[in-house]
Amino acid sequence: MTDPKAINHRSAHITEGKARAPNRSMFYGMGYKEGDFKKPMVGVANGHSTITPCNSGLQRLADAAIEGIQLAGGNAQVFGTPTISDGMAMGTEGMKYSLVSREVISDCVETCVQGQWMDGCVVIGGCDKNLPGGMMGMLRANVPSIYVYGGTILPGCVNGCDLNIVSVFEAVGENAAGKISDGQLKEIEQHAIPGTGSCGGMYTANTMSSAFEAMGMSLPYSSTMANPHQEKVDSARESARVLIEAIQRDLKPRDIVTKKSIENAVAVIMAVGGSTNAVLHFLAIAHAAGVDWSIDDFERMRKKVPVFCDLKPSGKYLAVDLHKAGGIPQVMKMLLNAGLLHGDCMTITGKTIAETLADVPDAPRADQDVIHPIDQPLYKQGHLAILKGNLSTEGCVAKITGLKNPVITGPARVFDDEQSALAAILDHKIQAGDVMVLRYLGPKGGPGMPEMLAPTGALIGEGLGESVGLITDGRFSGGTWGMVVGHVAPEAAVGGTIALVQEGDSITIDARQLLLQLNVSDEEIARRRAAWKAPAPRYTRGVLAKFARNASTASRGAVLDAFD
Ligand SMILES: CC(C)(O)[C@@H](O)C(=O)O
Ligand SMILES: [Mg+2]
Repeated sequence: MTDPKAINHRSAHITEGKARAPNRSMFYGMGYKEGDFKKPMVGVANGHSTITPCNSGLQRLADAAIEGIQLAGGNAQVFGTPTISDGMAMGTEGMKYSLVSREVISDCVETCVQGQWMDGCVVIGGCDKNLPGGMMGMLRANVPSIYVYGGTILPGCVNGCDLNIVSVFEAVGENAAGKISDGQLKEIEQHAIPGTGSCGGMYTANTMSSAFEAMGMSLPYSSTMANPHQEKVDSARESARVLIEAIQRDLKPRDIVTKKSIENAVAVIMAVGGSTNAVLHFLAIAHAAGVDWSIDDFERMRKKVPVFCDLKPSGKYLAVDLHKAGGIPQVMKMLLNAGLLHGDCMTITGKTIAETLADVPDAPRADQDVIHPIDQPLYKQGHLAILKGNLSTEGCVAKITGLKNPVITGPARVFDDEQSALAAILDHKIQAGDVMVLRYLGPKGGPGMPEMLAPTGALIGEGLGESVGLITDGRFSGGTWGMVVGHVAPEAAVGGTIALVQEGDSITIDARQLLLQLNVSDEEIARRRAAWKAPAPRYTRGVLAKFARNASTASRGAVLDAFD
């Protein structure tokens, strides 16, 4: 029998006793010595890949984590997790694999940690889905674990202006509108990405890393460090040391990820003006944690938490600027003082949130304007509003930063795929006042809820971001802003009202009244519903078909294991 209190009590299942001689011999083949079987086996879920700049700088962090595990008396066991580059797949059929990759990554982490009886795990990731995927895997396995974010990219530069990937998406629209030349577009394309790291604004990866730090699952300050900087490597090594202590304490992810710590994470997401994807991912994370959390909880949090960090996409600054201004601990300290954060939540270091923030100044430094005083916010309430109405009875997500008046009523311009919608924008067929409807792009319909950054970026570039509404049952990039409403549920593929919209119908988006409405009579909607036929699935084999068959509705996180 294994000793449940021992630091290696899980790995002992495969390393202790005479009957495990064959299992041990496999370890000897990898260089293990007799005493090593008393040490904890610590997984390193390594997201390194040369697919994307978000992940091509992770090996240094994995090496540091391995070193940290060994220095602290553990055995490191490295395994790989895959990634899709949202920035590269964007606008193409490939983007339908992006949300799928969240599930694949979560399955990798759960499978390796559980199948190999690991005693703990360091999960290292860069691009968007690496973060929720890794967290969901950690929560399902519920073995002491820490998240090490790969870190943000540094800004690119043309003529003294900071650039990032979203600058290039917007430049496509500026070029189509004749505002910049082909030569200028080329120059932006060639200088926006100066090296390794995840997309640099408060986009999805940086939003999720900030939320994980707030939730207590990553080290303080680590979520806004830049990938190329040495402090990121040092923090990966330190994360490994902290994890070994967590294993000694048997401090598990579900001891840390609770309803209260998810509230802390969502408070920070609102404060920094984070990505709409956070709504989908936190529904999925709560599901993996067994925490009771619904789409309405985001609206509850939004009403009380202001946006007080001036960050892109609609604001001025990048994640590196937030780091210099005091990082997530500064934001958290201000939320704590305002009674908007639970100080008693536990973190992976074994300290509570209040203990962690004890030495952080109460007010942000005066020589910066990235973090505003909380009583002089950019927006008095959060920016991720949950709208409901006859077009979305389950709820959908509107991002309302950067808009003077997030209200529009206009004629529907209907597209059953993303590419023809982008072509219509670039061909100047969309006018101010229109409400674009991009549908059959939901969890089942897309399948996989691709992100609509190409059309929304083009609208911004053409100067139509505030005057054209765009609703979709797909998702948005963290780089998207404008009159946009995503995750419309029920989705078109299951006969949601969005499937019944006809070209020219009047649609109202009213983020003040929290309303998404098709201005067509109930009788007419009922008549159209009776005549509606589900389209044939776009995929009948392979991973997209599996995803389409099993994914829950977006209002429950588009997870694959919602069996209740
Ligand atoms: C390409 C981006 C900006 O990373 C996007 O995928 C996001 O969601 O933030
Ligand atoms: Mg993304």
